This record gives sequence, C-alpha cells and structure tokens, in this order.
Amino acid sequence: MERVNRVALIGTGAVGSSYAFALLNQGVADELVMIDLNKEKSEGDAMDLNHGLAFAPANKKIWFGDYKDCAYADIVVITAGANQKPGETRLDLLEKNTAIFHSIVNNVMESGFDGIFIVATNPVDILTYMTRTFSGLPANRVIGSGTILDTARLRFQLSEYFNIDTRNVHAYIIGEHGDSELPVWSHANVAGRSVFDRIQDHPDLYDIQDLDTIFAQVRDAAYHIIERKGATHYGIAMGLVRLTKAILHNENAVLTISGYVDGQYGVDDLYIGVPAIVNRQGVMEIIELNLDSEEKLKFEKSVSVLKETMKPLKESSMYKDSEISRK
Ligand SMILES: NC(=O)C1=CN([C@@H]2O[C@H](COP(=O)(O)OP(=O)(O)OC[C@H]3O[C@@H](n4cnc5c(N)ncnc54)[C@H](O)[C@@H]3O)[C@@H](O)[C@H]2O)C=CC1
Ligand SMILES: CC(=O)C(=O)O
Repeated sequence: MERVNRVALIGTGAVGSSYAFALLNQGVADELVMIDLNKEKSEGDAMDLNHGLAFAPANKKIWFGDYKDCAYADIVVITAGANQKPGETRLDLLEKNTAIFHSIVNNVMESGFDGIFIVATNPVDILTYMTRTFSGLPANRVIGSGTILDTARLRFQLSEYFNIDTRNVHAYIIGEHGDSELPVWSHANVAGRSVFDRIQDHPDLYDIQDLDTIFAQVRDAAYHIIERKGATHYGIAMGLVRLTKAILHNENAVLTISGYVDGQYGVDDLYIGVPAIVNRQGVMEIIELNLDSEEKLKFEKSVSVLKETMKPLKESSMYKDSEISRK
C-alpha cells in the first residue's frame, strides 16, 4: 500500500489559502492540515475547501489543526507573517517576521517533525536561513521559495515578447528574492536558441535594449501588484505547489529556490536564489552556473545585501541561543 503523504500549512492568509486551493486542485498531497493564529479563518478555509472535494481530482483529507499535527507531516510550508504594505520592501519585514518564525519553528520542532520545511514568508532568503537555525535540520531539508516566482515572471514576460509558449522559454532569475535579484541572460534561451540569437534573427521585431525593460517588469512586479490589490498570492501559491510536487513525487526537478550555498559561487553560509535539483530528499544539488563577468558582479552585490541585512540578526539572542542549543 502506498504511504499517505501529509503537508502542514502554517499561515492561511492570502498566500496560504491560495496554496491550499492550488494543492487541492492539482491533487498533489493526500492530507493537508491548516494552522494559523487566526483559528476562525483557518477553520473556515478548511470547511470551504472540504466542500470542493467532490470536484477535486482525487479524494483528499483537509482539516484545521494545530502544531501536534506536524509530527507526521512530510512537508511543513510556512506562509505566516506580515506582508508588504505599498512602498515597503521585503527586507522591511525582517524584524517582525523573524520573531514570528522563532515561535512557529520551535512549535513545529516540539511536535517531533522530521521532514522538509518550505518557506515563503518574506524576506524569504533570510527567513529560510533562520528556519534552518531555529530547527537544526540539515540544510538540504530547509528550502525557501527563493526566485521560483521571479523566474516564472521572467519566463512569462519573455513568452509575451517572443510570442512563444512559456514552457519553451528557459531563463533564470537568481540572487535575493528582492530588489537586488538578477537575470542570467547568458543562459537564457527560447526553444534552444539563446535570447541574443533570437533577437538577431529578427532585428525588425526585437531590440536587445528591451531586455532591460523586461527585467525591470519582473523585478518590480510585486510592487505593481501590491499597489493594485494589496498582495500577491496566486503566482507564489502555484510556485509553492510546484515545489511541493517536486519533493513528494521525487522529481529531480530543476527549480530556482532559496538553497543553502556553502562554497558554491564562492559564497559561504547563505540562503539565496539559485537553480537546484529538488527531490524527496529536499535539495540534492545546487547547480553552479557559469556566470559572465557582469552577472558575477550583480550576484556578489545581491550576496552582500543579504549578508549585511543579516548581520544584526546574527547578534540577537534568538539566533545565538538557537545556535548553542543545536551544538
Ligand atoms: N516568497 C514569495 O515569492 C512571496 C512571499 N510572500 C510573503 O508571504 C507572507 C504572507 O503573505 P500574505 O499571505 O499576503 O499575508 P496575510 O496577512 O494575508 O496572511 C498571513 C497569515 O499569517 C498568520 N500569522 C501571523 N502570525 C502567525 C503566527 N505566529 N502563527 C501562525 N499564523 C500567523 C496571520 O493570521 C495571517 O493569516 C508575507 O511575508 C509575504 O511578503 C507573498 C508573496 C510572494
Ligand atoms: C510579495 C512578493 O514577494 C512577490 O510577489 O514577489
């Protein structure tokens, strides 16, 4: 008999409830337990989703629960915490969300959880690092959504520009999930033809300068959406389901997640957006791209933004106590 797999979702706000809906519609997990500080909302969501089960691709179990339900979870997905208000950057959320994560991750670990964490809350790279610190789990079993959404946004923008199906566009955004991220144009291709060649093939239609505009649209997408509707949630929810599926179905899928980099790209001890092979073990391997000199400089800048932002956090008692208790 096949083993039942369980996802525990912590945070059933805009991102969390969209994730639950997408997970159910794609039939990815057998069981989904939903946990939130706002119990009424979480309970209401579980009831509402159960009423959709008759229309789902397979019968699933969904309930509103608490931290003890994490004990048998294969994956704990965290989407809890504050989101950006118009004009705020992701890094502005750091202090508030680190304190929230300290309590959440400790509660999860007290349940006896021994699976894989997926983190989406912002600033995602740093909170993924803190989840690893607070949990003491091996780095390959703590994964951030990283630039999975930014990469999807880039593929969408390029597909619109070249008028080619998104699934035939291969391009990555790496670095911080935030303002210092960068596109890896040196490895971007459309159906196997580099974006530069594709532009040269049709000088009447395309212009290399347009790539800057395309990247700006990707980098600033969250600001534009938040200005209009207060939050972004469908894109990330589908990205998180993609990541969940890669793990539960042992896919060896290459996704741009926030992975633990320790030596690769000449960087030590950091979570940052990079392409990685993901399967049932979590992150199997960080893929080290041959960046060109301009990309290398931009990646280094992104690394230093994250490292500088983390400095005060690493001096906090929350961080130091967790480090000591792990030893
Ligand atoms: N990584 C990515 O690409 C993306 C990340 N995000 C981030 O996801 C996070 C959530 O965003 P939204 O869902 O829009 O926010 P939201 O405000 O709609 O939902 C947050 C939920 O967290 C819950 N919560 C707060 N503290 C909690 C605690 N201690 N324990 C349990 N639950 C708690 C709240 O009750 C609320 O239901 C934000 O940090 C946002 O920036 C959003 C979109 C994309
Ligand atoms: C909010 C956020 O991080 C995003 O939509 O990219």
